[in-house]
Amino acid sequence: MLFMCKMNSLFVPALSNFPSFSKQIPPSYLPFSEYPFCTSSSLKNSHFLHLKPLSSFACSMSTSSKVSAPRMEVSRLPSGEIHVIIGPMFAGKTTALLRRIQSESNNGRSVAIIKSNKDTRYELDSIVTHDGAKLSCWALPDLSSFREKIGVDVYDKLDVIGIDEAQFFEDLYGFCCKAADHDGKTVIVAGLDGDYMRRSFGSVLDIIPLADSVTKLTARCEFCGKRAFFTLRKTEQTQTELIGGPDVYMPVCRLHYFNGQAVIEAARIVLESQSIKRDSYLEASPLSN
Ligand SMILES: Nc1ncnc2c1ncn2[C@@H]1O[C@H](COP(=O)(O)OP(=O)(O)O)[C@@H](O)[C@H]1O
Ligand SMILES: Cc1cn([C@H]2C[C@H](O)[C@@H](COP(=O)(O)O)O2)c(=O)[nH]c1=O
Ligand SMILES: [Zn+2]
Repeated sequence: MLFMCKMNSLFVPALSNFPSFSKQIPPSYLPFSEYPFCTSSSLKNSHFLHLKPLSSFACSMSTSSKVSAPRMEVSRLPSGEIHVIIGPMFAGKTTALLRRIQSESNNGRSVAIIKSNKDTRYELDSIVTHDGAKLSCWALPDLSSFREKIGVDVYDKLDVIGIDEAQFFEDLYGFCCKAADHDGKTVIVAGLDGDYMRRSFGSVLDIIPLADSVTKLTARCEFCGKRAFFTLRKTEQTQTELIGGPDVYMPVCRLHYFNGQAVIEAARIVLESQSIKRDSYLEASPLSN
C-alpha cells in the first residue's frame, strides 16, 4: 500500500483504508535452536528468546558459568534489506525506483517514498521521472525527520521505504542502518554516485558496504549514443549542488566526457563572439540612434 504524502491538493486516504494497518506485526521470536550465538545453559531451557533491538552491538548472554559472557541483544524484527540504484543523470534511476515500489505495493507490502526537498524540478511532493511518470512522496530536508513526519505507528508498520535523490541526504548512512538493521525495513535507494566532476556525491557511496545489492545504470551518450556513465554540466557554474535537468546536464560516455567539455567550451566561445559582433553591429547601426 502506498502512503500518500500530506498534500494540500490531494486527499490522503485514511489509514483505516489500508488493510495492512489491521495487521499487527507480531514481535518476532527466534526459536533458541536457530539462534547462532546463545550457548549458555540458562538460555538453552528457554523455548523462545525474546529479541530486543540492538542498543550498541553490545553482546551479553546470561550464563550459569561464574565468568559472565557478554549479553547478546539482537533486533526483534525480521532483518531488513538495502538496495542501491546509482548511475548518471537520465540513466533510469527514478524509473527503476518507481517500478520497484509499485511492485512491492502490488504485492501488498506497505510502502512510502522520500525525496530531497531540494529537488524542485518537476513536482515538489512527487518523485517524477524525466519521462513524466510519477508517484506521491514525502519531500523532506533530511531523513531523520521522516519517522516523526509520517507518525511512529505508521512508520512501525511500513515494510518498504524508497529514497530518491539520495545524494542530497547527509544523514543517509545512519538512516539506512537503523531502518534496515534495527527496524527490519527494505530500503531502496536511488541517487547519483558521482557529481559533474565524477567525484563521490553526498553519502551514496558510503552505503555500498551496507547494501544487499548495488545496480549501476547507464544512459545514452548525447554525442555518440553509446552507453553513458557520467554526467556533463553544460553551464559554467562550479558548485556541486545545482538543481537542473537537460537544460544544465547531459549524459556522456568516457570519450565525450572530455571531448564534450571541449565542444561545449568551443560552442560557448563561438556564441560569445557572435553576441559581441551582434552588439557592436547594433551599436554602429543608424537604427540604434
Ligand atoms: N540521453 C539519455 N539517455 C537515456 N535516457 C534519456 C536520455 N535523455 C532523456 N532520457 C529519458 O530519461 C528517462 C530516465 O529518466 P529517470 O528515470 O528520471 O532517470 P534518472 O532518475 O536516472 O535521472 C529515460 O527513460 C529516457 O526516456
Ligand atoms: C551531476 C549533478 C547533478 N546535480 C543535480 C541535478 C538534478 O537536480 C539532480 C539529479 O537528478 P536525476 O536526474 O534524478 O539524477 O542532481 C547536482 O546538483 N550536481 C551535479 O554535479
Ligand atoms: Zn559518447
